[in-house]
Amino acid sequence: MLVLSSPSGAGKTTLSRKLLATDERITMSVSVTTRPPRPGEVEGKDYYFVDVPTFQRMREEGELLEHAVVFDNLYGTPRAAVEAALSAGRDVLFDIDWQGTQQLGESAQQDLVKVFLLPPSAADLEQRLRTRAQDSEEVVHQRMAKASDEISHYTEYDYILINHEVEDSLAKLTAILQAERLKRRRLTGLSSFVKSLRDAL
Ligand SMILES: Nc1nc2c(ncn2[C@@H]2O[C@H](COP(=O)(O)OP(=O)(O)O)[C@@H](O)[C@H]2O)c(=O)[nH]1
Ligand SMILES: Nc1ncnc2c1ncn2[C@@H]1O[C@H](COP(=O)(O)OP(=O)(O)O)[C@@H](O)[C@H]1O
Repeated sequence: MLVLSSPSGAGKTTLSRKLLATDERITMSVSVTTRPPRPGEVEGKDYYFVDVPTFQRMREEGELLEHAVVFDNLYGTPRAAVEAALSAGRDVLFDIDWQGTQQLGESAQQDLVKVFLLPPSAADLEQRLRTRAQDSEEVVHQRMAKASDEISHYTEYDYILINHEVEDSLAKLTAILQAERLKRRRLTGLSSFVKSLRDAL
């Protein structure tokens, strides 16, 4: 499970899309949210957009792996899709905040790789929020005001990427993923491979 968190506008969505396009072994976890869709966002691809009662029912019935309130909206990770992907041997990418990351860590610390994305500067963050041009002025203000709080959680993450150039960040994120996949404890079938290798020597 690879988690990508950042203050809003630092580039998580952009980087996630690029990683998904270049790496066949990873699946995106599509969250449910009560936030209204932005122009161009696709139901079932960017989010599952639901109303508050539906979200509450999902939470009460244990259908969410984690959930949190972010910017006054509810967000959560549907459990079934993640479990199915992991059982099929796939890696799963999460674009979730620090609250959700902490909750995933409570149940699966060993299986979690946590990456935090920082903007190069406050001015860059504000410009990115504005050039996305999908949020009202009030929403941009609200997200800038929350950015410092979000950033304060960077110490809870394994890796930090300062997102200057998207392609450079993608190369670094890919390197993190490759290295984490090569961790000895993650290599399924390794002991039998080594045994057969040694038997042949
Ligand atoms: N805990 C949690 N956070 C989520 C989930 N989905 C999205 N988020 C976070 O909610 C915040 C707001 O997301 P969004 O409204 O799409 O705006 P964005 O920050 O521009 O991507 C971001 O920090 C996301 O990482 C989720 O399922 N669980
Ligand atoms: N490395 C980057 N350099 C310049 N602009 C970027 C970079 N990464 C993302 N952006 C732009 O910044 C805006 C916010 O990016 P987005 O991926 O939506 O952020 P997040 O998902 O973290 O809120 C978008 O307009 C995106 O095109």
